[in-house]
Amino acid sequence: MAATPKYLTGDGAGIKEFIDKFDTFLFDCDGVLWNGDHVYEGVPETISLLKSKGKRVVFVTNNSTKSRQDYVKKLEKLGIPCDAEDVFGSSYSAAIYINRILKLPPGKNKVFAIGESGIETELASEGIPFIGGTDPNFRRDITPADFEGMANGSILDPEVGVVLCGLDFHINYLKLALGFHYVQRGAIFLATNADSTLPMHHAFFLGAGSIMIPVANAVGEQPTILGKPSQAMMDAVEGKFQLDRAKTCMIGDRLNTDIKFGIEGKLGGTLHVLTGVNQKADWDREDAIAVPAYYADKLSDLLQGA
Ligand SMILES: O=C(O)[C@H](O)[C@H](O)COP(=O)(O)O
Ligand SMILES: [Mg+2]
Repeated sequence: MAATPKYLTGDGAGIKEFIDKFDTFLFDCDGVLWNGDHVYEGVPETISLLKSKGKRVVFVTNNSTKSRQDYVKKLEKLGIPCDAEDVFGSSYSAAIYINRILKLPPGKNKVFAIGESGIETELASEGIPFIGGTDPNFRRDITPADFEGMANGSILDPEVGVVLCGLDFHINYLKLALGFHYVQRGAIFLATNADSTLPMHHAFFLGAGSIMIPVANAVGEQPTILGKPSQAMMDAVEGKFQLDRAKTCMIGDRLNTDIKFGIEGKLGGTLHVLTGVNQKADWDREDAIAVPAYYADKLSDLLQGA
């Protein structure tokens, strides 16, 4: 049984001790910093407090819809200045994996992407050719010619060697059918992340993990996940930021991604904030998927450690 998480809210001394324990904080974004475009109160001040104490702050998000550059713009707009170098998203993680780990053979190195512009930008940043994504040719009803062309392979691009599925706000039968046919013909099945829901507008919506299910169900296999809690992502983050894992803390709102990511990555600590997907009852149970080392009502409670 994991140790009982330490509750930080209201305990100024405990918060100061918590902050002093680490030199790097990996921040999840959705549900920790903000809900959609609504930044939680006190978050910008909390990030600047940590930076004023010489702490390194890295944003590690499973949201595949935005590139690192998109995140810099969103963070700055919400009062959290940062560089693209400080952001590590699931689309970037997938692009690194495809380009530097998979090493696809020439002629089979194209990606069929189900997702938004973030996936396209990050694949392009690693020089990976792709089709799909936000291409309007795929945002339409399937036609009889499409069925015929998939069945006989005539409309399938022979260079596609990977199907990469992320969060796609324009999902449809045509894209799912193409993903299924590419995987059936041997393409490697990858997903940016498997989050079941996306916190937005103070409610929950379908997450990337709920978009890829039709393809996974049809092909009868689960994709390799490249976002949290994947340790391929942790290894890439460690390599890029030269982390001292013992002095690194993961701060997140979702147990099966953020907290699991930190625990399996053997980080020095994990902090669960209750503003996003999971609540205390989700880890205060025998069969909890992950139990954090610390928890707080909201991120800005760390301001008590100033
Ligand atoms: O469905 C998704 O892709 C996720 O809910 C989402 O975007 C998670 O982002 P994070 O909490 O990792 O910033
Ligand atoms: Mg989150």
